[in-house]
Amino acid sequence: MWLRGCHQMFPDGSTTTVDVQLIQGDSVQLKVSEWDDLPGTVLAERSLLRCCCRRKRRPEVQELKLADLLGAVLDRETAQLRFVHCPKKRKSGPRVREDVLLRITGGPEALKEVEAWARDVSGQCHAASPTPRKFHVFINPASGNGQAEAKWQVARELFRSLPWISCQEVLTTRAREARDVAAELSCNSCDGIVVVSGDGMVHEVFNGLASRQDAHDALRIPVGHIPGGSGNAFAKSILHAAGESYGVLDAAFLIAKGRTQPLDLMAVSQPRQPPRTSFLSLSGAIVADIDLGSESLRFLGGLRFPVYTVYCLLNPRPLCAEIYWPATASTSPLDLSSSPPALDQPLPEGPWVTLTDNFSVLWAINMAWAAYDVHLSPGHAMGSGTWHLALLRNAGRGTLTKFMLGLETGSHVNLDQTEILECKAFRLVPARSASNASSSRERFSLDGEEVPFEPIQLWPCPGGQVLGAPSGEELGGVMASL
Ligand SMILES: Nc1ncnc2c1ncn2[C@@H]1O[C@H](COP(=O)(O)OP(=O)(O)OP(=O)(O)O)[C@@H](O)[C@H]1O
Repeated sequence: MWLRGCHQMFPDGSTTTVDVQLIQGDSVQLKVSEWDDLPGTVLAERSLLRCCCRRKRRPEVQELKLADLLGAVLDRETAQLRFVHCPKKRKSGPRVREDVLLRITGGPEALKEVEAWARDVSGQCHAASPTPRKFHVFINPASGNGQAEAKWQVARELFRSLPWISCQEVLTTRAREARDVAAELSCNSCDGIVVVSGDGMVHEVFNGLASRQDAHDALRIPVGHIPGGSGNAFAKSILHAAGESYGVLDAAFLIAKGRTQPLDLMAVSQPRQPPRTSFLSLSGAIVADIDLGSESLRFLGGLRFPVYTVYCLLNPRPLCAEIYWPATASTSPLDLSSSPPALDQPLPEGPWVTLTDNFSVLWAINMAWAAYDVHLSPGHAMGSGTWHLALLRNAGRGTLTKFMLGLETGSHVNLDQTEILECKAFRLVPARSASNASSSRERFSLDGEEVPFEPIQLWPCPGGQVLGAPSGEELGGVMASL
């Protein structure tokens, strides 16, 4: 179907008259009207929208791929049709907002025709026609270097252009507020939760959902992350797996695309502590030291980590501990879907693998990135059913330094001393050091939050959902590259 009477509007105020055509299931074409000598437009196979402009200074063919479009939205009052368009300028570069605006002439009949056409295009930008989606958004003004509100404006502007998305915003005023709200949310009135903060608030949201009587249903609400904190491992892991850059618009774009993926969660037990849920990581030794000890340098933003890392490398304190995890023998009678065993009880019948040693690094992780610049477990997909244990035992300062320096690129996995083990559950029993001097640095960091330096057990529990996922095609690419 051709749409006639469309005028493409440019930022300088000029317009070009174009005809627009949706070629079903494949592409949309914008063609300059009265272009008599055009011998027919040849569309590349993956081209979804082509725009041919007569003006020399405009590109003659402009291609808007479906993968870069979030929809075509008609404003009946102004008779404007907006293509919400966020292309990448370079293949692996960040997305930029470059909407294409058409002014439609003609009466109500023409607008009706355009509206149906736009709905068709929007449907093709997503897996199915977009249905109304209500997001609950938590913005933490105290996270990272205090820029979360400004970052949210970028995402909000994008979501506002898509009439099927509505947002209820909560600017948090205290710690644990997101947890408390998530524990009370009506599951029926919320299609997704968006966190504009760091991983600490994502942890709070999953804990709020998991604490409910109807946790099984509540955890079906997908959770998305716009990086507003300092570490932002969750956002980075989602974006990297989807082939997106690490950025605010990129994260908002992926959320608006509306795809979801499963996430493994762990029930966490410790003596005399209320149950918790972990979505990201557990660390001890130098890593917990850096994560928690660097809190006092929060005013440095992301820089607090490298600065404190240097201090910890000069004064390393290994963790002496025992770790138990189920062997992957297929004959194992162990049923991990049953409730976790009490910590003061022996482990259920195994077989279990046991490791006792001095760990210079002990880091359990549920996804590929442990922070936006820490590629701890390259290729580790969310929802794979396993956590990875990254270990470095009895390492000298040299090896430890190489390990820490390799984390950004993931090259630490190439060190002979690095061990990356897969496990579906584990119990960790730390030994306290006799010296008082080290006790202040005997810490565990669970999803970036301090928990007592006591035995701790992580056991699979009903999983969560992530708002934002690779498209089927990109998922295939990721799987192929593993
Ligand atoms: N208005 C507020 N004032 C003070 N603290 C808040 C407020 N709102 C939320 N918080 C708390 O701020 C803490 C830090 O947030 P969060 O962990 O998300 O950011 P971050 O520490 O900067 O990032 P990351 O965890 O990725 O390093 C959370 O524990 C949260 O409960």
